[in-house]
Amino acid sequence: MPRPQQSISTNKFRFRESFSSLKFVPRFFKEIRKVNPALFYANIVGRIINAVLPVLMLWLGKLIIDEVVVQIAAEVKDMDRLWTLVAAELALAILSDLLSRGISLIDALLGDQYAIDTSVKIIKKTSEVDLDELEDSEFYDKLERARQQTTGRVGLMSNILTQAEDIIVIATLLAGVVAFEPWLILLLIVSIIPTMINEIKFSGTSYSLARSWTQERRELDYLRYAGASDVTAKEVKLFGLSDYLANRFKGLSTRYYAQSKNLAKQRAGWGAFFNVVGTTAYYAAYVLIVFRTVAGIFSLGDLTFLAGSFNRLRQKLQGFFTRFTAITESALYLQDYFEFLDLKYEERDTTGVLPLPEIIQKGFEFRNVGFKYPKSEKWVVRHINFELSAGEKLAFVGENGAGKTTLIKLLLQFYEPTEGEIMLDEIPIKRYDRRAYQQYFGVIFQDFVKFELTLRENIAMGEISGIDDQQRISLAAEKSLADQVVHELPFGYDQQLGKRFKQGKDLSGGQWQKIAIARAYMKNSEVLILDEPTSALDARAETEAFNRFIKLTEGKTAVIISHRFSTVRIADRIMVLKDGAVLEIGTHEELMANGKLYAELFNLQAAGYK
Ligand SMILES: Nc1ncnc2c1ncn2[C@@H]1O[C@H](COP(=O)(O)OP(=O)(O)OP(=O)(O)O)[C@@H](O)[C@H]1O
Repeated sequence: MPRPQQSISTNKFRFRESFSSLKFVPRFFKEIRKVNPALFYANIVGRIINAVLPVLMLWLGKLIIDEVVVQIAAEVKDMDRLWTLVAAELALAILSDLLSRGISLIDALLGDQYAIDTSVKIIKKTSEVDLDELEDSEFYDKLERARQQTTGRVGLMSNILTQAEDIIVIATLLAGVVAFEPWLILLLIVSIIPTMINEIKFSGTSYSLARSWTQERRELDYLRYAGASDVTAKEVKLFGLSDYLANRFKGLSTRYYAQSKNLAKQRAGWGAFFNVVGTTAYYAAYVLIVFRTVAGIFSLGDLTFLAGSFNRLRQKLQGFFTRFTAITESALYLQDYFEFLDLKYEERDTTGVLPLPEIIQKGFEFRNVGFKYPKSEKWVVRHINFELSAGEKLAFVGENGAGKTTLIKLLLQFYEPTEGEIMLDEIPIKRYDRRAYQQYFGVIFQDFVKFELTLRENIAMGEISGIDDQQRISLAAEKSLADQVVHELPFGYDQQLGKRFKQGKDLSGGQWQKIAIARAYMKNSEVLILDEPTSALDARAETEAFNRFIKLTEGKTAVIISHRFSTVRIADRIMVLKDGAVLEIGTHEELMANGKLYAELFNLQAAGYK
């Protein structure tokens, strides 16, 4: 489906905006310094020393040539001074080389450490974000922009430091040139203005193009993943989707390519033109120096010093402006990164926050709860009234999309009800500290995560502080029947799971589920919620898992969502949802006697098993 495209010009970031992004640079450097102060200061000192070397070397070059001219004319040659000068220049050349390499090394090390630091910060920030934000595509765009430039930020650091270094180089070279021939400065300005104009003209354009394509680039990443990943491979092959996905990828990326090609062409074209102007100005300066040398105003050494300095200056200034654009563009990404870190989420009013009851006395109650997902007008559930008493096992049943998982998300305070109230022991749940409240629950979602880590880690994820407590992990595995899986694996609990890594072993759907259930047992929580936890288990394993579950959670409150009525009937009560409303609620016997949807579906499934 074609979608409206933002053109570069409609979303153009002007020079001023690029410039203002530099306000994040001090914070950026503060962060880098914090990562490794020793390397940071070593880098700066190295660069300062390196910055004064070019002018010293050019000056030595001038002295050498002047000395050569003197020695050519002298009848008795005294080469001592000449050799000393040559040795000094050699020493400086070696020092410069060593310093440059040392600085590159430090840049790389510091950059790597900073990249680690930023990735950790992004992971932590993401964990602070509420679920409704995580399910929002705008948030993903911000996350994407913050994440994508990790390596770019490393380049930015060395670019800014090189820029500072070059300012010193330029200042020292300028001082040298001015001392000899102030007119050269005028020519220098003429030679450099074109580059400046060119850079200002294109400043921010690459960034604005990339920014306006954030969504599409996310789509490209997704298509690349869908077309070439072990997870999708079976269906892609079987349904012959590879060409379709490849073409969709190609179509989208070709449009991006076309826009960035235009930009690159314009940039290159103007760049070439302005460069010719600059080179001509340089040769004008050269002619001036040659004239003055022939007229005897400058020595031969002066000629080489001035021509060399002028050329260096031009190169450095050109580099300065080009790098300036690169810096402002990368700084725009920096802005994205810091804006992401500074994202503020609606802090809840914590005044009057109540301590959680250690033991649930009465239980939970949904009072006329209704809910619409953010940015949606549709009531997903409405007029929901029911109680989940302490120690009760309540099952939710209902057709796909009836709202079962949504009720769980509301109970867990991932979202707030749009209307109505959920109570715990007669007090609205939002009056408790949300993070502490959520710790009450052990939940296994329908789409639980298959962490491609070791089996031990997969279980311990339920209560990560217990990762070294083998007894606790084994017990959880035993309760969930995951111990059977452990025994089949060559490395037992240390088995790497998933296919992504070396010696990793993928498991069957049911085996993964047993491990996920162990995760719920790992946490000794007050309330257990299993959202279709046994759909991939075979019939025997399912019955066993459920019977165990009921026994092991005796006295605990639990919610079970399942489409299998043979297991649902074990629950104390069953709540049937239809189109976001409670259709009926009661024990298996009561609902069977009711003769409504539950009885109908139960009989339907029972007939299927006959
Ligand atoms: N994040 C979301 N944003 C918007 N709508 C959503 C979101 N999640 C679910 N929905 C919608 O809410 C409705 C109820 O979904 P829910 O997942 O609660 O159903 P369910 O009863 O658990 O279904 P199933 O048995 O298929 O798991 C569906 O119509 C679904 O499209």
